[in-house]
Amino acid sequence: MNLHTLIKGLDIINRSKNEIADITVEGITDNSAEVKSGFLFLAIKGNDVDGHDFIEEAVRSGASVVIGEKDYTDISVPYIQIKNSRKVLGDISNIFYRDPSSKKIMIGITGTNGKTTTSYMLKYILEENGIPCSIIGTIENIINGKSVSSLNTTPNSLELHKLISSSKDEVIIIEVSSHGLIQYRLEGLQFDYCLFTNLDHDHLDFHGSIEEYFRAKSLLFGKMKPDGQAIINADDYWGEKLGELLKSQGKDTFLIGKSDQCSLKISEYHNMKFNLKENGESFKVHLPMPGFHNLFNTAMAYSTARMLNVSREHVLKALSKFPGVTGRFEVIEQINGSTVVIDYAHTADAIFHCLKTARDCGAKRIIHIFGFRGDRDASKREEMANISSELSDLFILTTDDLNSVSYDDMAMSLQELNEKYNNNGIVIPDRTLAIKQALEMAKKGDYIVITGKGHEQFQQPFSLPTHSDKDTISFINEQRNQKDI
Ligand SMILES: CC(=O)N[C@H]1[C@@H](OP(=O)(O)OP(=O)(O)OC[C@H]2O[C@@H](n3ccc(=O)[nH]c3=O)[C@H](O)[C@@H]2O)O[C@H](CO)[C@@H](O)[C@@H]1O[C@H](C)C(=O)N[C@@H](C)C(=O)N[C@H](CCC(=O)O)C(=O)O
Ligand SMILES: Nc1ncnc2c1ncn2[C@@H]1O[C@H](COP(=O)(O)OP(=O)(O)OP(=O)(O)O)[C@@H](O)[C@H]1O
Repeated sequence: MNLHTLIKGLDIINRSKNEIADITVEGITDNSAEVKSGFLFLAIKGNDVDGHDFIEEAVRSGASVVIGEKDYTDISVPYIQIKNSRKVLGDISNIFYRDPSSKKIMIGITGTNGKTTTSYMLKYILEENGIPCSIIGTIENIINGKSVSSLNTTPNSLELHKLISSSKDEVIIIEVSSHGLIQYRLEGLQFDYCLFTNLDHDHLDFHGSIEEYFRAKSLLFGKMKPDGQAIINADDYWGEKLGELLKSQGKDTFLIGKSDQCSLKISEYHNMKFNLKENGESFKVHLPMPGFHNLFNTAMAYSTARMLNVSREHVLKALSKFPGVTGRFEVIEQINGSTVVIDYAHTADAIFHCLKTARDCGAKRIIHIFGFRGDRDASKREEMANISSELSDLFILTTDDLNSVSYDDMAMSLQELNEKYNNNGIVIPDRTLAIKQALEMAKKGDYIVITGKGHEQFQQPFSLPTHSDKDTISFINEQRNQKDI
């Protein structure tokens, strides 16, 4: 694509005198390692390193033009200085990939918890009804039926544009993180449906306050197409606020919740069944996954599918067959009659729902294994431990992803936290040994609930030669079987 076309709408601060008229841009990247001949390299000042330090490398690799924020003169190819590289990456990706979101039914789902679950439910309903869907989210990106595991919940704007333009699917479902919104990863995209699940204490190390976290999440709703539709969980405190805000801005806002003001009203939750009231008509829905929280995820997926013209009967039929989501209240029955649950809960609210669900499922005793991520919001740890100590019979504190924190430092933090609870819990820093201990303790009717990692692989090795919570359960069970033989 011609460089002029690409930079036409940009707010340019400065450009080097080199002639740019005839430059054809063969590709775009913000990663010097991916530059090929004729590429445009966009320098981003990142959290870890500064892309401007890689400009020379990019030029050596064949970049024919460079865009960046810094005043940079010592360069042999044209250099264009702009104000905000992350935003410009979205703007030019959108032009380069010819506005791909305008050609798709775009669904963005944001909120602290429930994005992945709602995405998979919705994808399942739509595909059961002949509407192919792409998913871009925490577990994986699925495009044209092919899955590739993902690094981020929301990839950067270049990757997003690439994925959408390569998709032949009619609908694109994107899990939208607050980091993604703040870092302009959604720049250039427009959405037909924007969903808000809930807001809970998380990522406050990054956002500073819950109000700022909310402000970040609400940025998604500024990206709706002119006839776009907001779908909001109004039972959530912040959801209610968002609903009011959007209505005051004249945006088409569909509320879900227990109050009479909601367009889809939820009531009478009992024994895996609940009531929905839509357009004055009430009907029963069988919950496709256990837990009160999944009622909201189900209602969100239900209403979005209905807006895409799938009949009620067909939505309910698909929901009744929904196979669940990896690492979200994933149940593994044990031979001795105890039950293991693997769940991705890593906020206090998610832990509350997960432990409450285990109890509702009939758990006699709950042994809860969990930890905390290194380098991530430490201010939520006490809240998580509070909930666990209230709702479980025994909690075992263990290691989650360490990131840059050392194993010993994390073990010490776990110990300190446990002391606050009069050493009522147990600290077993080795995650695999924590799971082994719980399996040995559990009797018929007990639930072992392991939260935090869900579908993910371990970031660091532990004593047992396993790579995930699920893998660890299988390994221990196999070892036990061999002993029995
Ligand atoms: C702290 C953070 O948010 N970092 C994200 C950010 O990285 P960054 O742009 O600051 O990257 P950087 O490594 O400093 O590099 C700066 C620039 O130099 C370039 N570079 C770098 C090295 C080199 O050799 N050459 C080169 O050109 C890089 O390509 C980049 O353009 O932008 C990248 C692209 O979008 C993200 O992959 C990366 O996510 C990291 C891996 C991460 O862990 N992020 C977490 C906090 C996150 O974003 N989480 C949310 C979900 C949260 C939740 O709800 O649970 C998510 O959406 O995943
Ligand atoms: N609507 C909800 N309200 C509260 N907790 C929920 C809800 N839905 C799911 N959870 C809990 O949060 C965990 C993560 O769910 P899910 O993966 O669907 O959320 P997510 O928003 O995609 O999370 P992440 O941003 O961390 O990827 C679940 O395993 C469950 O414990």
